[in-house]
Order: sequence, then C-alpha cells, then structure tokens
Amino acid sequence: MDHRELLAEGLVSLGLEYREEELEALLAYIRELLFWNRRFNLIRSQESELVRRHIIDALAAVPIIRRSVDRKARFADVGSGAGIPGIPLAIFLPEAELLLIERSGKRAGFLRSALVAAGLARRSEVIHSDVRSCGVEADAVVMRAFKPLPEALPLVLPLMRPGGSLFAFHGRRETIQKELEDPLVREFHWILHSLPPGPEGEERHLLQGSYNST
Ligand SMILES: C[S@@+](CC[C@H](N)C(=O)[O-])C[C@H]1O[C@@H](n2cnc3c(N)ncnc32)[C@H](O)[C@@H]1O
Repeated sequence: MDHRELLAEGLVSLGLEYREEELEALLAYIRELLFWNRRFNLIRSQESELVRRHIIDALAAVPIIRRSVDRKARFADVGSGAGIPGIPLAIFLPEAELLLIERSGKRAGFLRSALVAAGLARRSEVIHSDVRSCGVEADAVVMRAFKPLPEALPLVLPLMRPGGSLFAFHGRRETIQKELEDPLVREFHWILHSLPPGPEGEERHLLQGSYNST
C-alpha cells in the first residue's frame, strides 16, 4: 500500500472524516519528512511504519481534542522532533494555532519547511528553544515521547494558560499508573483515554490533564 492508501485506511479505522485537502496536506508533510530524513535521521522507525506508527497515532487524539478544546485554541507541541503530534493534529484542527517547540537546530529547520509544505505556515510557528526558556503560553500543550510526566510537568506547567489542558501520548497503562503516583502529577486532574493499539498491538493511551492552581 502507498502512503495515500495507508492514510485513508487509518483515517477510516479512526472513524475520522477527511477532505481531499487534508489528505494532500498529510502527504506533503510525509514527502518533506522523508526527504529530510535521508540526511538527518528524524524518525527511527521504518518508512513503511511512518503512517501507522506515528501519524495515525497522533490523529487518534483528534476526536478527544475536538470535544474538549476551543477550536481557535493555541496549541504548543513540546519536543516536537519530526512534527508529531503537532503537524497532523493541526491539519485536522483547521482553526487552531500551533507552536512547535524544539531545541535541536536541525529538527527546527525541518519543522519550518514542513509547516510550509503542509500549508500551515499562516497559523503556526517553530520556536527553536529549550522549553525551559521558550517564553510562550498556550491553551493546550501536547507532547509525545518527550519525557516521563514527573520530569515533563515542571517544564510544561509555565506554558499552560489558566484553565488549559495537557495531552500526553502514552503507551502502557502500567507505566502510566507508576507516573501517576508522583506528587506533582497527582496535583493534576487526569482523564485516561484508550487509543487504538499500535501496529504490533502495543497499548496506546492519551492522558488528558488539567491543573487548578487555586
Ligand atoms: C524522542 S523525540 C520525540 C519527538 C516527537 N514528539 C515524536 O513523538 O516523534 C523528543 C524530542 O524532544 C526534544 N527535546 C528534548 N528535551 C527538550 C527540551 N528541554 N526543550 C525542547 N525540546 C526538547 C528533542 O530534541 C527531540 O526532538
């Protein structure tokens, strides 16, 4: 199957309706990623796994995010790397604003090109910075394969606007339970969503967190 067919199959399996322009934007992003990947090794998994392991995984969160975040919200993808989950999500959240925070210069360079390729340049920005010093605020923070929650929360909390949400892509429930025992993690209110399993049947979850500082 080619990328178009894999994307169409994955979107149908998620029950996510799509328009041709969204599929084209994803394909343009994939082309840019594969082009840069030859030089910079942006994604570790096989090219054949890119769609199912990374892009469909990110898009599985779209229905949950659409239900719980304002459609004009500003999102920050922390430790965006190759643009996952921020870029696929922004393609399916057409009124959202997107900030991609990435400290690696070569990845930030790729991300700038990818935003143009995917037609997102008008409502998105790459922040080439360590998250500790990025100085931005967002209504929703998304992160995937960034750091375990006890390490990540002190870094992302200063970015979150009052009443904001955090969406952390996660794997096994057992690992999540351990992270939820941490004192700072326990100060958040969490909703645990099960996502469809990965290509090898791996457990996938989305943790939705909110923080009440009062
Ligand atoms: C394992 S990659 C995950 C990338 C992507 N989110 C994904 O799911 O494929 C982690 C990324 O976070 C970035 N990163 C790690 N610590 C960071 C920090 N303190 N500030 C900004 N970016 C950071 C790394 O440069 C790397 O690109």
